[in-house]
Amino acid sequence: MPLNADSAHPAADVERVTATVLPTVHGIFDMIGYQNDAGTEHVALVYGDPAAVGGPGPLVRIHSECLTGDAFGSLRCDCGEQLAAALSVISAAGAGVVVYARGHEGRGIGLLNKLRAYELQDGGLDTVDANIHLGLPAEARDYAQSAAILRDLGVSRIRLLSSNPAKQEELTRLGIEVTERVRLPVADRAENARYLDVKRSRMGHDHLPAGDVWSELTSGRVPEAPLTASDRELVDRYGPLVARGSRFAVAQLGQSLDGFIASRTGDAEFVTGEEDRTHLHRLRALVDAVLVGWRTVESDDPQLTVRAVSGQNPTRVILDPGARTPRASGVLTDDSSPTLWLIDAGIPTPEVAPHVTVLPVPGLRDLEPAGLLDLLAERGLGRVLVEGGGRTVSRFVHAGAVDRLYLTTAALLIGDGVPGLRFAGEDVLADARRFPARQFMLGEDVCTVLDLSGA
Ligand SMILES: Nc1nc2c(ncn2[C@@H]2O[C@H](COP(=O)(O)OP(=O)(O)OP(=O)(O)O)[C@@H](O)[C@H]2O)c(=O)[nH]1
Ligand SMILES: [Zn+2]
Repeated sequence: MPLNADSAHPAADVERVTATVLPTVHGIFDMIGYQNDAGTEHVALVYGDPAAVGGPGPLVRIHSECLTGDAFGSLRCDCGEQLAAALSVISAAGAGVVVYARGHEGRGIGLLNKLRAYELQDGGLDTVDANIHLGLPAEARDYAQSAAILRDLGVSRIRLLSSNPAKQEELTRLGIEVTERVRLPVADRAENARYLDVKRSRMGHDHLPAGDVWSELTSGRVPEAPLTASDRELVDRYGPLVARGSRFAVAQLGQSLDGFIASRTGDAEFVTGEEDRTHLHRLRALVDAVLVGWRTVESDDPQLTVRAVSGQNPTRVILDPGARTPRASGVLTDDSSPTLWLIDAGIPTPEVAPHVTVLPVPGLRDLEPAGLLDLLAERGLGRVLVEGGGRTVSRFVHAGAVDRLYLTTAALLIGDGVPGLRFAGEDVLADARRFPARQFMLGEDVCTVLDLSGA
């Protein structure tokens, strides 16, 4: 008997035949088998209890059968990777459905016709024209049976995993409420770039990079429902910073467990590990300016650019009342990002390369951190990362001028050396300030985030 017919949405002729369990590398799914009158067999892979998911509904993928992509790992299309990604994000979300739609092979023209179409594409036609050349429609898929399967599963409001707006429209027409269409995190490859381009230019598919959470964050937006665990981690770590808008100051420091950022001789390679470096580059990519004291430039000659992740280089701000920054240092010679060199007014202005702006500031030596941040904000540098060294970071933190401190500690004891965070303390511990804190692992290191504005 047809499933769940109602007057508005006549049921497709599809019937639940069997139910079992399918353990997969992505998790354990219930696997439910359906059949239509013509004998087409479909399956639904169900994770958790999707019918119980409220709000915008569970994640659902209607996956069109693609033998070449799904079974053989073909790179001519992105089906196999999308299928794997869908199963993985659904199990990570705790509930959802993949309907594996048989009869959709080759966008509904069948396997061998798809291979014929491939042959024509080998000769230069694109995926749309190849179908047409064969006398077949470019798109011949019918979603009625998929919609009926969803209704059978008690799922009528969904977040659809797809980059195809036509799929969303069809499902909507068939009575499934699509609250959101979520693009799967699958990257283009050289082998399928042309196919994906044609899907976008001729078949209305969305443009990639799809759901790139990091580029959303660097564009100042906080994605609402990140799909993968790593995307969720990014939003969790950096979302609160981005949400602060155009004016904030953060500080970061990587130090040994006993509080040093370098050995007695100044050797700082490396206190914290690779993942802390990536994290530091992410912070740089999220601010307008990265501020360091001149001593850090003298001892480490840092580039202060964004290299470990994608993103724009911030302006490098050197705090240097006495204009003592070595003239051969990277910040003064390498023009990959602008440098703002703050020196005390009244000392002679040094000659500089075109990417460097010298800004003489009256009384710079005694200027409070808050005043310095105002001065930067006036120049369009409202989001500031105070990056080093220990003295500069300590001064900004102690003055209460930074909103957040990212303090990464490595399981390393240096014993004696260049101190990290140090400031005039309190006599009584009860007077020391406690701040809301969170921690996350960066490889072997622990990053503690102190919300200094939230005390
Ligand atoms: N006729 C034809 N079908 C293709 C070709 N490449 C992939 N397919 C089929 O296209 C179907 C997948 O459709 P796509 O357009 O890639 O993606 P979609 O399902 O519309 O959209 P997403 O939900 O974003 O994956 C599968 O059934 C594939 O077998 C091709 O060159 N020619
Ligand atoms: Zn495919």
